[in-house]
Amino acid sequence: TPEQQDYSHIATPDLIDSAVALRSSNIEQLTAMIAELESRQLNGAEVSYLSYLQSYYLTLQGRFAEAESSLTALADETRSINVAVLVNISLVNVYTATANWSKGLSAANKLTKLITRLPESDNLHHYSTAILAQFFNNIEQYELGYKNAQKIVELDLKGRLGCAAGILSMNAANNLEIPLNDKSIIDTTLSSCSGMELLYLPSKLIVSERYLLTKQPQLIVDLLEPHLVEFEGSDTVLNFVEIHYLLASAYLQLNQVAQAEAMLERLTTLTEADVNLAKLADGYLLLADIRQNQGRTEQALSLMRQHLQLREQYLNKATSKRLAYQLAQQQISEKESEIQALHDKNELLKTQEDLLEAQRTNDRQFIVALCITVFLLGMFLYRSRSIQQKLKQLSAFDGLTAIHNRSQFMRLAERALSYAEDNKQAVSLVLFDLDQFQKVNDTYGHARGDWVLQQVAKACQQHTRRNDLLARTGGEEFCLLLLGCNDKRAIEVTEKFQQVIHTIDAGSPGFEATMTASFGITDNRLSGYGLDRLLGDAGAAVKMAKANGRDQLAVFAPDK
Ligand SMILES: Nc1nc2c(ncn2[C@@H]2O[C@H](COP(=O)(O)OP(=O)(O)OP(=O)(O)O)[C@@H](O)[C@H]2O)c(=O)[nH]1
Repeated sequence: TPEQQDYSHIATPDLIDSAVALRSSNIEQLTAMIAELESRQLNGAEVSYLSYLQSYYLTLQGRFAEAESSLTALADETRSINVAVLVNISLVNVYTATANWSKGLSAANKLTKLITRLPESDNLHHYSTAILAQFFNNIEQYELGYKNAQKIVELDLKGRLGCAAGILSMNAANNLEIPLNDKSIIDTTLSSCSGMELLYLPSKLIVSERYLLTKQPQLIVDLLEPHLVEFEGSDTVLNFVEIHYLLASAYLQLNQVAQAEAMLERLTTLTEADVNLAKLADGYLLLADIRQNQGRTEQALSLMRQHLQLREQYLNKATSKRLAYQLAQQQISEKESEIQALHDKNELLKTQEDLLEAQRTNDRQFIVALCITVFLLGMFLYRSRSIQQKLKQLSAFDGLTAIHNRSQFMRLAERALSYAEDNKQAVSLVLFDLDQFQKVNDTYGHARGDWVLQQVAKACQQHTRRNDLLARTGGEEFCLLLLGCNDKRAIEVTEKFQQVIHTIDAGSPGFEATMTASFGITDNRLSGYGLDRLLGDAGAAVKMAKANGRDQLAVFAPDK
């Protein structure tokens, strides 16, 4: 008894493995193992396995509603892929047992997805595939049944799975009337199923169906007749419909009507069937046909009526399966179109994102371009301003001496004179011209002449004030406008100029050539505030100084 079995020495993982392995074959041991596991301290994954075994146990007891709720809860919470697969296998079986096809399909779909996460070589992977093949065959979706079954057939497995693969594949192929390499697949299936207590007869039944399809009735009789004895006096209905229907059909093909009649009479003791309702209905039809031929019309009619009833039952069941399948397909295709819609939306979002990104890149590029433009513009403005300043400087200053040139002097002097006139300020103007300058050029060269001009400007500038305006107004002619000064200071400054010019030696080393200049002076009292007049009068005074022997100053004398 289970109570006497002692599992206390077995490690929990091993105990779980054994329980899972024997779950369908030994219910007493399973009960004891579950009891042992319930008494132990388990980790998260082990708790998952125990819940699965408890749920499985409920299915064995036919407590499908309880099993379903604990299995669905476990499906949601387990983190073990193996437990999730086992749970969905059980759910597929629970929904098959309760003919809940749409839920069965959704569990089958989950299982299909889950097994892709199992290694291809995993036994659980193969077992799940067989469960799927069986489920799809069961709901008469034989293409899917065949596809799944073929996956395991191709693995060429030995044992239970190899046998199951052959049965499932041939079952689907028979219903699809797919041509098979009959000899090879029949031999393989029969040999892999021989010795399998529960599967040997089903394998023979499925092979017999193949023989019926290929019209080889004697082979059916040879294969199945020895098994008839198992059904004598037995109340089991498992395989009962199939064996009697197949033998009856074979006998009819062999023209052995009496044997066929015997088979069909036994078959029609059944008025319902869980699995093979279609074959049971067809059995009634075959017998009705025989009775009709025997002239037992009333019996034939009654059998026909029963046939139609069973046929209707079968069609109802088949229709509910087909409807469930269509519904599930529709839900899948809805989900797929939802996924497609999401995908499309994603693409759209991605495109928008790309556009935005492009926009952002453009913006960034634009900003960079703008920055560069601003920078270049700044550079340009800065440069052009400095060029302008340089140009202005060029136009304002004498290139050789770096003091104001004539045009700048005229502009500034006009403004200053007008200011002075307005404010009744005194102004004086000194014009001076270097003496015998041509001789410097001629004797010491033009470059020496330039140097002399630069020295004169430099020396004179050192003796001017901030408000004085010194300029080179001609080749060797300079001009000084003194603001707020009377002629007394003008004479003082002129004498200072005379002195510093004397210190400039135009000659080359060893040849002394002291520079001199002739100065003409005037002021606002003599010449007014008009620039032209001031310049003219000062010029006249210069001429006077030159005429008087040079190297001297002359104050403008209006009378002369
Ligand atoms: N080296 C040099 N010579 C210049 C420059 N501008 C004018 N001259 C020269 O200055 C000389 C002026 O000569 P003139 O007008 O005859 O006068 P001067 O020789 O000074 O004689 P007086 O004025 O009568 O004393 C000319 O030979 C011009 O070539 C200049 O920028 N550099």
